[in-house]
Amino acid sequence: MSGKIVSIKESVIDVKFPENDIPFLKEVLIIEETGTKLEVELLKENNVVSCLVLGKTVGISKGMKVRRTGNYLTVKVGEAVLGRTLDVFGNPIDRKGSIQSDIEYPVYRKAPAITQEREEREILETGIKIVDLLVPFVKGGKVGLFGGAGVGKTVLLTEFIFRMIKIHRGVSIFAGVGERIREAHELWHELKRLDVLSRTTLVLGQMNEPPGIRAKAIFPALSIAEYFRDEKNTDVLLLIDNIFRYAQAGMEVSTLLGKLPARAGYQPTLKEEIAMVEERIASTKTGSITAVQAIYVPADDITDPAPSSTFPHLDSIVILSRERAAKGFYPAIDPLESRTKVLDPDIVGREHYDVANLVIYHLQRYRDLEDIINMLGIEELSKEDRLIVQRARKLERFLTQPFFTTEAFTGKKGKNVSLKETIKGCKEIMEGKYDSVDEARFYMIGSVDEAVKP
Ligand SMILES: Nc1ncnc2c1ncn2[C@@H]1O[C@H](COP(=O)(O)OP(=O)(O)OP(=O)(O)O)[C@@H](O)[C@H]1O
Repeated sequence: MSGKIVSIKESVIDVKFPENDIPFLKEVLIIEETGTKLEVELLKENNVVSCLVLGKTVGISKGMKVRRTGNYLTVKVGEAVLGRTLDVFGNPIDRKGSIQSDIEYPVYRKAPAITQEREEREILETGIKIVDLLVPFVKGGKVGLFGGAGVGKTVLLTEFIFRMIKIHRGVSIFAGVGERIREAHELWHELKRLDVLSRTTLVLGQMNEPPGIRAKAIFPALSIAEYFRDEKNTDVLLLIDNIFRYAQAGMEVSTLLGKLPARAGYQPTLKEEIAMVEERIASTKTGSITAVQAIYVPADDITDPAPSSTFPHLDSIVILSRERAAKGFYPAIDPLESRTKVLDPDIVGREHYDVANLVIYHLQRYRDLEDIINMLGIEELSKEDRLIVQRARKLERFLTQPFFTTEAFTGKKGKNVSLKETIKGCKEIMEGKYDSVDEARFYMIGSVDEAVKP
């Protein structure tokens, strides 16, 4: 038995099926005459389903026969996908031949059962001082990365990929939603240069694909990540660039499907669509998927439904600041605007918690006093405030760091600093151990000892 196409509207096709043979949501269907694949997006009345065309619409016409497959889209998983670049359907686009793997996963899968999830929250050190101290990663955690153009988002994502592989011997899976081809190329070359491409998979929904299609890059990437977590007990870093474009694509599909929009024109199902992704990012007793999701905030409006539906899922919100970037303070993470639930004494321990808070106190106090300093000069401050400002300026510089990714253009070797060293360094700066050392010595170093090295 098969269905028949009853209407075609842009990339949405309605198909009528016999009453006892209605496809399920997200099932893949095939148009007999053209071989074109469709995906069921909406079950309507009168045994009609609305589908998204997973390919070109040319040559499709009303009355054509449509067959069910009984399956979701699938993707090949396994070691063979490492080092490869795939499109949203899991097809290789790197001209390195077909993927040699017999294991295939559906792209839509259930989140791990609560009983399988790991309860304790284990810190995943990045070796990046400002991250580990102020917005630490936890295995299975979700980090949202906010930042406008040119503040170092790509550099930071690349550095995370590198560190996950070199420090944790993990794998990194990159899902690009609406990547420009040039950007994807640059990332690929950079990963190759850094010698981490062989432990990375790139799944790219490119700009030249319709939005509904390019947003699907996230799902095969998730399935590939789940394979490494569940079958290889690996720690996986999943990078999503960018979750806003995923939300936006859902809106366009929803409009095409004729659904009534909800707040700010977004699809009524936005929350569920975001949850469908976020809930699959978890750590289990054997492996973990930790996610870094770049988020674009339209018109800097943080209350926009797309970012605000993502917030509740995130453990940390990392905000890149233009001001820090302008001063050359990289990574340009804003220590006062960024937020995290992870900085909790039960998770990070008392010492880390206390030192981090004291660092924030110093930086906040410095910011509060900045106007006065600019108008009246630092001499007008009380002795205590002057010390706080001087130490805050050292902390600010100490929290910069040379990256491995940027070696080529900064001429500085990348530095890896353990969390223990970071805490020690900050503590000593705040205790006054380096009060007589010039602040410039703390800029772009690794551990604090470098500031006093002859
Ligand atoms: N960690 C860093 N160390 C030194 N320089 C950096 C660092 N991060 C970024 N930069 C500088 O900032 C520039 C822009 O960085 P990047 O390409 O990552 O920004 P972006 O936010 O991804 O920009 P876009 O949105 O345009 O892609 C880099 O070319 C480099 O000059």
